[in-house]
Amino acid sequence: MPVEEFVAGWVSGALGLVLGHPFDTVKLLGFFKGMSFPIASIALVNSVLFGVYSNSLLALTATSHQERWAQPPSYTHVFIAGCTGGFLQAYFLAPFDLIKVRLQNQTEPRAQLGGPPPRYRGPMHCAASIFQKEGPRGLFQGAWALTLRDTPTMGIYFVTYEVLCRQCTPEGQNPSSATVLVAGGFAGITSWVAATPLDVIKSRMQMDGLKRRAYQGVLDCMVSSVRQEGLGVFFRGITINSARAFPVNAVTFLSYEYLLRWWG
Ligand SMILES: C[N+](C)(C)CCCC[C@H](N)C(=O)O
Repeated sequence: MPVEEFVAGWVSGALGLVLGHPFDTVKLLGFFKGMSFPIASIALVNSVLFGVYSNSLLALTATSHQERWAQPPSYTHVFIAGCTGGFLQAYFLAPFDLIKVRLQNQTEPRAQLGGPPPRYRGPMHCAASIFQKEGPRGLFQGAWALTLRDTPTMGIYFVTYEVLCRQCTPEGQNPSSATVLVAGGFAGITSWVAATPLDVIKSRMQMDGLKRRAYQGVLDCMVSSVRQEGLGVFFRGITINSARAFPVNAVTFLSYEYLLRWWG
């Protein structure tokens, strides 16, 4: 199994993430909180995404990444491979994303002298206390909503990238850096716009039981959120998600493509 894709995904994901983190946190007030942890985790998660995506395409079309611009795979194959990558990475992402959301939502001012200590002192403490209270399953709270969010939208992500690259590149040639940046940026925006409704639900499931009442499941969370806040609830954070998505995914795809070209 070719491994370059895993390594390229690893590095490119980390680079994209550093750029996007302030955007990611601004919607929750607490700027650089929890930065070191996602950098380490994105490496793993992005390598699973790109590695599985590329190896699924290899299985479906029998073309390796070196041959892919000369013999482009069909969009159906790109979509299926993207969904497969999205589905599998969701399980790696779930515990890390849970911890990120829990820490970012911890916006109470730092414990003052004599005041109560914060619930979580950092990512490791957060992971350990969830594990102690609820066991390993606790670390996967919200994982189902995350899987529903990422499986189709990662298909959309790679299809958008491919469509835009092919549109701007003469047949059989490698896309230029500018094309990769723009196509990667728009792939990020399109998939985040599609993912935002389930992103809202996913975060609520991850915070469930901590601040508010327990939901029965994903559907119950959707229905009661809409009842209480109207349909607009599904578009919460869509602007900040899109603003973040462009630079993050432009850099992710550019570094991914360059690393792969560099390795031949
Ligand atoms: C599928 N979904 C839209 C959720 C994410 C697509 C882009 C993933 C990228 N690592 C980022 O953080 O932007």
